[in-house]
Amino acid sequence: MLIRLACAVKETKIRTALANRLAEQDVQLQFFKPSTLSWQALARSCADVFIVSSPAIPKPVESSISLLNELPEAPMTIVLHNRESLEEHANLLAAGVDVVLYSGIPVESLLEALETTLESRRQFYYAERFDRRGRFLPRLNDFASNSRDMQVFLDETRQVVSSDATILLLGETGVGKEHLSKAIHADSHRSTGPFIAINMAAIPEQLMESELFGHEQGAFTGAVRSRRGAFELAHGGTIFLDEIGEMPLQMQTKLLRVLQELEFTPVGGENPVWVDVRVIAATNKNLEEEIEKGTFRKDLYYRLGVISLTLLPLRRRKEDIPSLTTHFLTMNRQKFGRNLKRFSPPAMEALCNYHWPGNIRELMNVIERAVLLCKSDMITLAELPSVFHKPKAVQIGGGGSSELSLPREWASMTLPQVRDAVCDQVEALYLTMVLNKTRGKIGETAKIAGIHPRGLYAKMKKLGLDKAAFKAKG
Ligand SMILES: Nc1ncnc2c1ncn2[C@@H]1O[C@H](COP(=O)(O)OP(=O)(O)OP(=O)(O)O)[C@@H](O)[C@H]1O
Repeated sequence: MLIRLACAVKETKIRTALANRLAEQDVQLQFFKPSTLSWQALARSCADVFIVSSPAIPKPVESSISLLNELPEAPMTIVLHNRESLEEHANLLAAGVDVVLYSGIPVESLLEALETTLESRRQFYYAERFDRRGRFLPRLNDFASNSRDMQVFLDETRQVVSSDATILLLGETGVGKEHLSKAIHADSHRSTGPFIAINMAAIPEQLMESELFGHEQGAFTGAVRSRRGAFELAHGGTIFLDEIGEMPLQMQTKLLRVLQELEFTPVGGENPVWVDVRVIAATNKNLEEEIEKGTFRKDLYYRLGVISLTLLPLRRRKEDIPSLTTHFLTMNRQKFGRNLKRFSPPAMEALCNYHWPGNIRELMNVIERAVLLCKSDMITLAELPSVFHKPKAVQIGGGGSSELSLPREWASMTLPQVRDAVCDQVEALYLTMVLNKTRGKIGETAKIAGIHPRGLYAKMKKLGLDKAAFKAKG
């Protein structure tokens, strides 16, 4: 992440020395005029470190300093005072200032003190990242696979991890594109830097530029504070641009420029900001088709796809279903404190034979649901959604065209249970058909089905249908 330094110091000599020293560093410097300083404007600049001359601090000093100390960035404050007074020094420290310096000391000593503060700020961000996320990032070795195709894919991925080249990750919804991009980051030389994920489909078009590149205070109505964008936050690390196919054309043009120059100007800002970021973009859309339709820029496609990797859908790596299933069982066992040990053979067989339109995400949800429903130490077919209840059929009748195939399990079920199971299966088949047609649009599907959208949601939940899986097929 770039460190923001806000400076309201009156001595020109000090300002020039700061600008020269910091030009080559991961620090963004913003100057404020001490003579006309608005303390509120200074506080809203989103800085990590403030350096101010003591006469510029409005009285009472304690409340002005505590305003800065209570900011969400938990900034550090350096105050330069122009009298060598021990009492003033002590008062400023008592007011909550982190470092107090006499402005008459040699500029070099002042810069050294500032360097120490900046370094402790870098450590602060590093520690924060490590505790909150670093330990939980997946690694490429966690992807070990029994599928030959997947092994080839992982070998290809390993070869590109250490380069800084932009990567385009392709694949259906839920195959693990974001999961893989975290592993690429964690295995790369950027692993001590931040991993910032941003989903293009989740951001309204008018806010996208600000989300990506940040804004200065006053840039638009409601921009009362400056705000860092995702590229600035990702400095020194990796930015993951999810659902890049949803990015509006106008933003694609801006992104292309940033990818070429690694430099951008925040909304309402004047000075360009340079960042050192690796970009990984992902989509489940066919971008070549989008280019044909005129909704995706060809030059951006080539720029993003310097390395293009396509993750296999789960149905094409069925060998991995048992190990993934066990992995999610262990995860949920710990999460819910359940003593579940295994799956019954028919349950595992059903999981392996299913076509998994929602891929690993759907598998994860199915296992979580089963763990919650299971009352013994073994998950059986009964805890899986009804789409899995298609066990081997028995033939009834004497052969020929009148033969009827029925699930073997029915022999030990009551009539109401069979009726429910059949209803569920028919409903699942019907809803799958309509959801495919509407590409997962709930309102439209509910209208065709003649039921309330809330009722449709409840049914989809019960039947294990995920609307995202239908969106991907479009
Ligand atoms: N190999 C894996 N091992 C364990 N969990 C995984 C694996 N791959 C994916 N997951 C989990 O599956 C879920 C879906 O993965 P992810 O979000 O990475 O998919 P995606 O391809 O980016 O989906 P979308 O295109 O919908 O954004 C996540 O919760 C992720 O942690």
